[in-house]
Amino acid sequence: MSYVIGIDLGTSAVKALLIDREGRVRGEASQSYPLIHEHSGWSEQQPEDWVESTAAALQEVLRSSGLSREQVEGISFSGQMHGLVLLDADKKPVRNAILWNDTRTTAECREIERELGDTLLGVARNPALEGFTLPKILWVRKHEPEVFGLSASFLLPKDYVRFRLTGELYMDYSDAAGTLLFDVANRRWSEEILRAFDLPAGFCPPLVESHALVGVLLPGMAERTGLAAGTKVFAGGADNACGAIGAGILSEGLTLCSIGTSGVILTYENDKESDYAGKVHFFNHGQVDAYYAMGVTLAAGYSLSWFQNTFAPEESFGELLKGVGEVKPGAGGLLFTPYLVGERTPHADSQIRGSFIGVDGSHTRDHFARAVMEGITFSLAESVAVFRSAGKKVDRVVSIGGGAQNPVWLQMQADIFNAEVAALENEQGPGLGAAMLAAYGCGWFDSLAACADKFVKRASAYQPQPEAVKAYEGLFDIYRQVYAQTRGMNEALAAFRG
Ligand SMILES: Nc1ncnc2c1ncn2[C@@H]1O[C@H](COP(=O)(O)OP(=O)(O)O)[C@@H](O)[C@H]1O
Ligand SMILES: O=C(CO)[C@@H](O)[C@H](O)COP(=O)(O)O
Repeated sequence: MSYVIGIDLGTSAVKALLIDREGRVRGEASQSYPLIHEHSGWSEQQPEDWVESTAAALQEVLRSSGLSREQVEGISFSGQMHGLVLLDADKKPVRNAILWNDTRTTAECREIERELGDTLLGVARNPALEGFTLPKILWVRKHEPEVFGLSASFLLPKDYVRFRLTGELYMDYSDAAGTLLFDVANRRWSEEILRAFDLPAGFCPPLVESHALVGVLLPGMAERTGLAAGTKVFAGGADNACGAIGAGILSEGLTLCSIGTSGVILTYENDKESDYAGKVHFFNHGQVDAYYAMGVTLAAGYSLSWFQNTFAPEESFGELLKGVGEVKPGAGGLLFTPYLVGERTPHADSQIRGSFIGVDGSHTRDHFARAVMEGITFSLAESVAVFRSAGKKVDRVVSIGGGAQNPVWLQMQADIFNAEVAALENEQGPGLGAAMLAAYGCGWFDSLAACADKFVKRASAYQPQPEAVKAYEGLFDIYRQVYAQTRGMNEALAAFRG
């Protein structure tokens, strides 16, 4: 029997998932790495940490499965999007990677808007947002000219790990779409955008499909990972594209809700001309010639992790959340906005910060925990509202990510989105999508859809409960007012941040 491994290079950890030909999980391993926040709004990681942790996770997943290295036929990747890894002429990183949740680049975003005008939405199909890659490139060029002077090319996080495993530089279309240097509809680097910012064509790596075979495991890395030299390596995709694949979002009609560090609401798009006027992201899918539109909450799971780390560091999520089901929708009049690191959809704003509103002497920690979960879900519901007002039907949602592990949260999603919400039988998030790309790349299936038929197993669904739906409709109206009413105060408070 042969196997594949999906490697999900997340923000908090890398997870390796060993899958058999039936789509059954034969092993899992996870290794975490630190985030570096040198200043408020900055977020970096060391590329070497990713490589070391990936090697350790691969060692562990293989060892714990008891399989022999030769049984692993291929591996592929899912990666946190947008992070900038600048490489010198010897392909060594010139500085730490600057991540998707780093918001230092507001000035560069305005510069991109001025320089590109309509080309931005016309070609890159997305607005200039702090998290995307091009603003980061411009920031380094402006603020660290000596470092930029050493830079010969760039990669995204999972592409760097893959490069270290194979020695080959590549990027797939789904991840290139999040750089703002990419012509999304025509699937090529945009000469026009590169020219506008005086970047040479050689700065960008060659592009491939997500299921493309891009190399084999180098002997030195085979030793470090425990896998066989020559194991096939497939390109992989952006974590949200892989999340969509792993949840079976491979045709129109299904919506994905993912609550990881960030949160996303994503819908599949056949039509490359679909136009949301930049209100949501529009990216290439990991499936050939397909697209997806997506709204993003920057601090989704991160808000709950922050709450746990700050107020219950000794407790697991299970312990922290065990009382939230006893609290009624609305958390006793306590409202939370999850703007801990700014926001993306529908308010692209790096200065806004979160609030608890309506704190009452009767509130307990369970009210606060429930309010955090509700606030995160309201923020995602704003993306659902964007899709619905553009005419998309959102009535069946597949929910993935760490947040999908809690049944109270799944019911809350059904009630707040007013849609049926299903989790997956074995919640594996984007790692399963990465493994599916390897399985398809290895030729186990004729299409990703055929692979999904076998690998993706939906669990029973949560239906919206009319009473809760009604309560949440009223609360959502109040939630939507908080952004405008706290914006000015947060701008004034920015001067006091570290
Ligand atoms: N048992 C749980 N119940 C509710 N939320 C959880 C649970 N476990 C994890 N989470 C949430 O999921 C988030 C991590 O999700 P994950 O998909 O692993 O993130 P990433 O891929 O970004 O590293 C945490 O920040 C937390 O908010
Ligand atoms: O910036 C985005 C999408 O545009 C994020 O979704 C990142 O891709 C990181 O995701 P997680 O670590 O939360 O999975």
